[in-house]
Amino acid sequence: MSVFTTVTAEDLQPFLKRYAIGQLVDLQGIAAGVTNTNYFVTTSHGRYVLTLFETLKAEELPFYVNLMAHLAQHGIAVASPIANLDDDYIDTLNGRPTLLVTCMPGRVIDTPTPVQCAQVGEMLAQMHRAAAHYHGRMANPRGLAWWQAAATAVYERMAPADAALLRRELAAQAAADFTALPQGVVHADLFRDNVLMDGEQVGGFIDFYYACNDALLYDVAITLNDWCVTVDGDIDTARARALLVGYGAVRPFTAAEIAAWPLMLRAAALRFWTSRLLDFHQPAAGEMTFAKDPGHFQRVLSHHLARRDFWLA
Ligand SMILES: Nc1ncnc2c1ncn2[C@@H]1O[C@H](COP(=O)(O)OP(=O)(O)O)[C@@H](O)[C@H]1O
Ligand SMILES: N[C@@H](CCOP(=O)(O)O)C(=O)O
Repeated sequence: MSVFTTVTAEDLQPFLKRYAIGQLVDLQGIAAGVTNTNYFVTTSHGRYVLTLFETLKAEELPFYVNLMAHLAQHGIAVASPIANLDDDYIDTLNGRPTLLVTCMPGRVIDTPTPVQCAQVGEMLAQMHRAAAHYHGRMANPRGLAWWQAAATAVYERMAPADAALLRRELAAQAAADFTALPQGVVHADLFRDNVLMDGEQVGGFIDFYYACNDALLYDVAITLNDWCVTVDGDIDTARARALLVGYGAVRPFTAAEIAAWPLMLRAAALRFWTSRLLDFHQPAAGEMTFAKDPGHFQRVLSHHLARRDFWLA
């Protein structure tokens, strides 16, 4: 359940007077999601999603919110932020910073088809192109230094063989240099639960709160590691090829990216192995989420380490 801060119709009516989106018709809490409070808000003008940020502060939001506005202006399937009458996207309700966005069509899917993977790959490449001239900058908050710190916090709770694998992979990634690859703004968490699919089309990318500047190929690897792997963590070839063909048709991969691909797939798996290990062994105080299985991304990584054929383009 992701309504952490309750909002009533009485709370919302004065808030909506600061916007030009009509009268409140309906208000429904959204059960999905794990970090923020989300409501569907229906007004006489249409349907919107209201987010109350539970951890991010108002001053931390402009990079993400302006990025969403920039991408929406360029025709990317992302929710479009709605400005209030003071021309601000970020407002306040019940003690939380808020954002109102347009409601996107579609739903989260568990088992994508190759056609859907191709559409996600295509939209991801278009998003990378559209973000190329976005002026905001954000260092990756979940980069190598963070993986190393997370690993240090959990090594002693891990089985020795698993800890040894983690140490070896961190050493391999510390020796890697991805800075010469094409860089830009990446979503950095484009899992299935952060994409609404409207049939075979992308209805919308959501949850941009890990977006940052990094190698574009890192985003492709993160996306593929979730959309195109089997339950045992191996790559599903049909889905993976579809996603990569969809992406590469819009932004062809460079020779340097093709060379970096095996290590990048491992980096993307390591990112979520370490964050899930930390959530599992050291859940944050008061956190209301169920820890996701770290073992899944360990298996994804192990499959990548064992693989000999890496097809990118
Ligand atoms: N713009 C939107 N249009 C339609 N549904 C949305 C939109 N934004 C969020 N949702 C719905 O809210 C759910 C939770 O959103 P999400 O951003 O994942 O929350 P959290 O930040 O808590 O993880 C999504 O699974 C989706 O069903
Ligand atoms: N998609 C990730 C979750 C990302 O959020 P985090 O705050 O738990 O790092 C996953 O499935 O692990």
